[in-house]
Amino acid sequence: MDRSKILFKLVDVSFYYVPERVALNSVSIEVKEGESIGILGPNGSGKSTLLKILDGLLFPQRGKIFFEGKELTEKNFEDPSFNRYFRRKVVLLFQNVDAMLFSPTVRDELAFGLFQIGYSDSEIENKIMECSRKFRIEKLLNRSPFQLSEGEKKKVALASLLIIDPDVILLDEPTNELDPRSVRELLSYIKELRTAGKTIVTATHDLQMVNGFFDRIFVMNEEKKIVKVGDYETIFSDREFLKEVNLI
Ligand SMILES: Nc1ncnc2c1ncn2[C@@H]1O[C@H](COP(=O)(O)OP(=O)(O)OP(=O)(O)O)[C@@H](O)[C@H]1O
Repeated sequence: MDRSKILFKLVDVSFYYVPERVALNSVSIEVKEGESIGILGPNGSGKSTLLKILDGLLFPQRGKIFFEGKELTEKNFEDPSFNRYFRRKVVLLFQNVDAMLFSPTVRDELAFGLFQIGYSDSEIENKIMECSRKFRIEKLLNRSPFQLSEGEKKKVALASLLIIDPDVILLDEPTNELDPRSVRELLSYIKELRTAGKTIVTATHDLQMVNGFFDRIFVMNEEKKIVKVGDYETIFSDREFLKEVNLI
């Protein structure tokens, strides 16, 4: 891992789902390899939109986004080798995990990414066993993902992303829907990923997550802008600012 390497660079990025109504407003940021970034902001401030842009699912109408120096455009994703490279490296846990689950069983859901990479059947089985133990979803393997509780779905979705061992993990409200023990386990797992040098970008409202989890925090406001970037102490020492941006 090279902590000085810039992974993502956004230059004056704006995004509109509908004309005239900005959803992400002139965002210029960099994310370095191995960083853990928190995105905080009130409802509708553009956090999910920013994550989808980082994941190459939405493309800005204004400004540019680069990943390892290559611009993320629809055209560049048409190149199968770049597409494969990027999708192997960068994953996004959606806020609404229903959008991510599509296989008949949890086992198939976990196998899908490994199968695409080209692992053998026995390697796939071993990885499924290891991963399902880690996420305590062994008992769900033969169930349909659609018949699970919201928290179970979230664990399955996260496990199916992490099983391919990506380098960059984008998380949209990862602790929502989880019970207290699952939250503790998830947070300790995210810490492990961080220690292992993964780059992690997390949008969250969960103030439990905020202290000690992030190298830097990006604060967004109702104008869909990033209005402050800093470490936990810098951001949370300014109570007036936190009230102003509707975070407390
Ligand atoms: N599919 C869509 N079509 C039109 N507008 C959208 C769509 N998705 C989001 N928006 C709008 O874009 C803006 C940013 O939304 P986004 O979901 O990125 O915010 P967020 O900070 O993730 O919110 P939350 O904390 O509620 O999840 C909001 O004004 C929202 O209404």
